[in-house]
Amino acid sequence: MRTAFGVETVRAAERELMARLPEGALMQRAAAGLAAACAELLGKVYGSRVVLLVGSGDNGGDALYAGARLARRGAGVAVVLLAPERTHAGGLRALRAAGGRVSAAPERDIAGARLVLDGIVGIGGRGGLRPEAARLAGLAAASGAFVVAVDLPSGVEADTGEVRGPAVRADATVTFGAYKPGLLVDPAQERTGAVRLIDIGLDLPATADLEALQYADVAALLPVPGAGSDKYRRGVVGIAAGSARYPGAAVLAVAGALRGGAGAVRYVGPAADAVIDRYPETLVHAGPPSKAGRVQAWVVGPGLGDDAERVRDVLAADVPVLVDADGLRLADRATVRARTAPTLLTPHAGEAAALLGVDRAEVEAARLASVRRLAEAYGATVLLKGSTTLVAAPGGRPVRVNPTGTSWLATAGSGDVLSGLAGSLLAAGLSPVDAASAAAFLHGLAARLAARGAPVGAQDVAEGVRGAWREVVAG
Ligand SMILES: NC(=O)C1=CN([C@@H]2O[C@H](COP(=O)(O)OP(=O)(O)OC[C@H]3O[C@@H](n4cnc5c(N)ncnc54)[C@H](O)[C@@H]3O)[C@@H](O)[C@H]2O)[C@@H](O)CC1
Ligand SMILES: Nc1ncnc2c1ncn2[C@@H]1O[C@H](COP(=O)(O)OP(=O)(O)O)[C@@H](O)[C@H]1O
Ligand SMILES: [K+]
Repeated sequence: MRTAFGVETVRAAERELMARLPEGALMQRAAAGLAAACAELLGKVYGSRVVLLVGSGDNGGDALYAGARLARRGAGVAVVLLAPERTHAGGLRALRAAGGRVSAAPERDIAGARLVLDGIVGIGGRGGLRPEAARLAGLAAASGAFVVAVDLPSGVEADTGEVRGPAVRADATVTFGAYKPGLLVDPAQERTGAVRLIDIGLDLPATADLEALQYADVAALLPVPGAGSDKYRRGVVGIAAGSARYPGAAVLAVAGALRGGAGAVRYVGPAADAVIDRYPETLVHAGPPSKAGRVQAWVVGPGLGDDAERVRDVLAADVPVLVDADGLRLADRATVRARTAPTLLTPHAGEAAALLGVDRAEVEAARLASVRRLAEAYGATVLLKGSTTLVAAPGGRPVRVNPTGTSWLATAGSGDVLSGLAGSLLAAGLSPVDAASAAAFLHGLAARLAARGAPVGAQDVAEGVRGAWREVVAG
């Protein structure tokens, strides 16, 4: 499991460790890791031109000590000071002693640099970059130099991944002690480049703010039939989806469900012919969901149109229910809150915005806050789709962030596949958080495997799930 911790937690761990170490030791650890990462990126350090952008805090201190280490190995290091009178004094002394200089011509130095170190602000930053810092970040971006962010790209919010003003766009980020949530959540994540974590010896709590499943975590969750399994024991998933207008959504949700590990898929609704045509193994039923026979989990909503009665009927079932697409619009909040069996909501940003009564852009700007708010408001697990898929449960547990996925997934119907897949995992007995995050992982990996750099359709994603499953199990 990859974990991320918020600023307060990181600072508390830093304080605790600093109290036990000689002064400055922690910053030296950070700077040593940073310099080593830069040296690796440069290939040849001797003779390379490096520019440090240095703000008034310890983030600038890290950059200065790392710059000193590079200067000692023969790099030509110039520093641009944003607040000369408040620069980390020890860091600046070290840089000068190693042969580094304060830039007299920042524009020229940045334009000629091979590597720019962004030490403007770290976890002490508030809001977007101030104008002079923003100007330097712009020069660095235009220079063609490789930009390495120190701890995090300056201007992004460490705790939330929000970017509320100008911010650095890094090619790589070297972060210290722990991942910060902002390094894993868009829109900030999109500005980090490849992230490298430097262990500085922090002792962090067992419970993170954010966690990302890795291959082995997902492999441990995926259901495997045993010798004594039969189709019912593996779990039956019911799909209440599709309409005369959108039969394809039903087909795609069933396609996802068939690849998710349930022993059987029941389909209920007006698209039965289309479903059977494509997937004759589906058990279809024309009546209401409650009369369709037993299931261990329901998926309701994809392509459903305005059939509020089907949503009510499914929500009355005492089994886990996944609500997606039209179902989200039709589900009554109080009914969802009153359910005793788990509910999993899977909105995209537009649907989440409608549920929260805010603009879509605000959900996209504040994904982490939005998914947490929705989970609390509905008393349900929420999977928020999009460029960073997040899964939150009510009650302040760590939010899961999906590390797989690709923007090729932004294709009609891929969400229907995801809802079937997650519903199937629910039916197989996974908790809503595990079902949602394992499904998002497989779905994202399936899309990557299917796409390999070219466009994919939702059916390709469904077909890619088996390959993704195998890859996950193989590690
Ligand atoms: N204290 C230590 O020994 C360690 C500190 N570490 C480094 O220290 C950093 C945190 O240092 P600080 O607490 O000094 O804070 P920062 O260096 O992150 O930033 C604080 C300064 O930035 C200015 N600032 C805030 N928002 C700004 C904005 N939007 N635009 C421009 N300037 C802005 C503030 O005026 C303040 O002076 C970490 O991110 C990490 O890089 C790590 O090296 C680990 C060890
Ligand atoms: N920019 C993006 N990057 C990565 N994944 C994305 C992006 N945009 C959409 N997705 C994913 O694609 C799927 C689209 O689902 P959804 O919006 O419900 O579409 P539909 O209703 O057409 O099925 C979701 O899994 C979502 O996370
Ligand atoms: K920084």
